[in-house]
Amino acid sequence: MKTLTVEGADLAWNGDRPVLTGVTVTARPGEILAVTGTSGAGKTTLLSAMAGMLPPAGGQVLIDGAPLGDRDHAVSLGVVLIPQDNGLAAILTAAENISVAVIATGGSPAEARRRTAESLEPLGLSGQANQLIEELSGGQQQRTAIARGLALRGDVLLADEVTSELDAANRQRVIELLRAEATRGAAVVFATHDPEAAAACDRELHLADGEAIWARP
Ligand SMILES: Nc1ncnc2c1ncn2[C@@H]1O[C@H](COP(=O)(O)OP(=O)(O)OP(=O)(O)O)[C@@H](O)[C@H]1O
Repeated sequence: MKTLTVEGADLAWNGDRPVLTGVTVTARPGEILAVTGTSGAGKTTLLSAMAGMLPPAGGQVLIDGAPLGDRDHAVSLGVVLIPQDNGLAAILTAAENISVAVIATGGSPAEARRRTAESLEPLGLSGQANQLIEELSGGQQQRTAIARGLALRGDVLLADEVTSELDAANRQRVIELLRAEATRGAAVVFATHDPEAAAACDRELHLADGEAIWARP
């Protein structure tokens, strides 16, 4: 399992003014790190850097002490991102979205079928496996994206606002599943603006005014 470290990172999009400056944080195996902050505080920006999608303008992002490259490099190291906008292919079924991702990361078709069923079931989506994404509700789509993230069994799991469209019972279920990922040994990072969800995490990094401050180290 792997440790992800952000060291003194300045994060900016397209050469604009930095969204965040001097961010230092480590995501450790076996733990859930909450990243909190109001809308626009930079949660997605920080997770994008952790996912290899946004090279830091200053400082660095490291996996087990070695610099993280682009998104392909991050994927090859087992850095899984569940994006805020779900990132699912609308014209594929829920099961196809997951299977394709498992196969793309080296799983066999049989393994993909097994992991797809295993990840949809705890999210209450077994009955939706063969429905097109565009036919699912927003919450069902969000749960499908989570199922896909879980099916990939990452060493680092980055979950960006993955409970925003869920009811209380599903929110609780998702937090339990993120906890199970940490127990499996993954380093889990959970961006959320929900204080209750953050309270269920091991540590909390709060983003405000362009800086990251420990709310709970
Ligand atoms: N892919 C992107 N390309 C360009 N700018 C971006 C991108 N993602 C975020 N930003 C910018 O970065 C700033 C911080 O936004 P970010 O999405 O990181 O905040 P957030 O805390 O995740 O907010 P929310 O809770 O609303 O999702 C905003 O000014 C936003 O416009």
